[in-house]
This record gives sequence, C-alpha cells and structure tokens, in this order.
Amino acid sequence: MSLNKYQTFPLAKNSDLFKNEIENNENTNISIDWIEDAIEKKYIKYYDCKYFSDIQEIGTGGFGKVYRVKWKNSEYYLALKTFKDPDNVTIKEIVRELNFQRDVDHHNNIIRFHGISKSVNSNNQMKIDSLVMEYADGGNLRGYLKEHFNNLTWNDKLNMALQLACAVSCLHSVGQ
Ligand SMILES: Nc1ncnc2c1ncn2[C@@H]1O[C@H](COP(=O)(O)OP(=O)(O)OP(=O)(O)O)[C@@H](O)[C@H]1O
Repeated sequence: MSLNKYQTFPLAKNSDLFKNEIENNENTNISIDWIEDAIEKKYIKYYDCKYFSDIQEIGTGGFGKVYRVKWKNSEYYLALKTFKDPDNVTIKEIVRELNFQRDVDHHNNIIRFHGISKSVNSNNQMKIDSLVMEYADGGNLRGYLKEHFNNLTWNDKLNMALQLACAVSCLHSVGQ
C-alpha cells in the first residue's frame, strides 16, 4: 500500500508572513485552527488511531515517546511521534515542525512526514496525539555503525558521508 504525500499546505497560508504570524502568535487557538483547517482541506492527512495495530515503543525524544505501528491491515509500518499533553509551547513547536517538514519533504535522505493523529480533549477541543512519520527500519546511524563498521568499504562510507552532508545542507537551506 502506498500512502499519499501531502506536501503542500494551503497556498494563502503558506507564505512566510503567515508562518511568522503563526509562530509568533501567543494564541494557541490560532495554531490549532490552522492545523484543523489543513486537515479538513486534506493538506495534512489525518490518521485515525483505531487503524493502528502492532504498536511497539521504539524510542523517546524531545516531544515524547516514539512508536512503530502498522497501518490498517497492511504490512506497512509507520513511526508515531507522540505528545502526552501538548501545552502551548509544544503546539507552537508542532506547527514549526509541520512547516519545517513541508520545506524538506522532497529530500530522499530526510524522513517523510505523512500526517497527524488527533483526538478531542475535555474542552471539546482538538488534541494532537502524534505526528505520523515514515518509519526508518534500519535503526539509528550510531547503532548501524556499531554493528557494520568493519564490513563497510570506503565507497560505502563515502556514500554515507555524502548522504548526511546532503541532508544537513538541505536543513541549512531552510534555516535549521
Ligand atoms: N521515523 C522514525 N523511524 C524509526 N525510529 C524513529 C523515528 N523517529 C524517531 N525514532 C526513534 O525514536 C528516537 C527519538 O526520536 P525523536 O525524533 O523523537 O527524538 P529526538 O532525536 O530527540 O528529536 P526531537 O528533539 O525532534 O524530539 C530516535 O532516537 C529513534 O530511535
């Protein structure tokens, strides 16, 4: 099964002006409204968590736990970056991450953003549960090098260094 990539955000809301407005605005509701609007217009794909199965914790990051899940009945794995109880700062970080993902989504060496899973909180307001990402099945680079370093040729190492430099250069080009 192949999942669509929703790379583009609403054009009118895609400008740097709007991006700054969102990121600098104290009002969290504007960020929430923006995400809800993008989901409604299908610029961001919404993943219903009832279709996640075979859920396995794979790591912990700055936002919260990261899980590997299967989507619907496919053999296809996704990574979920979850948020326990996103406060105002986290919600702004999520919007920042969404904008940032949009800018780098074309790059082969950067994990794809697929969408969002959400629920409703006690105030009947949308609550973002997780970012749904491409699952990297090769583990992290440190682990990979630990296990395989001695078997890598200079060509392999050069290729890896090139891919890393390419990805970092792309991140720098969008101000990260
Ligand atoms: N897409 C993914 N596929 C596979 N494993 C992942 C994926 N994303 C994260 N992980 C695992 O979860 C761990 C935490 O990832 P995460 O990106 O949340 O943390 P981070 O590196 O601290 O970044 P951030 O500061 O953005 O939260 C990683 O070290 C990795 O082992």
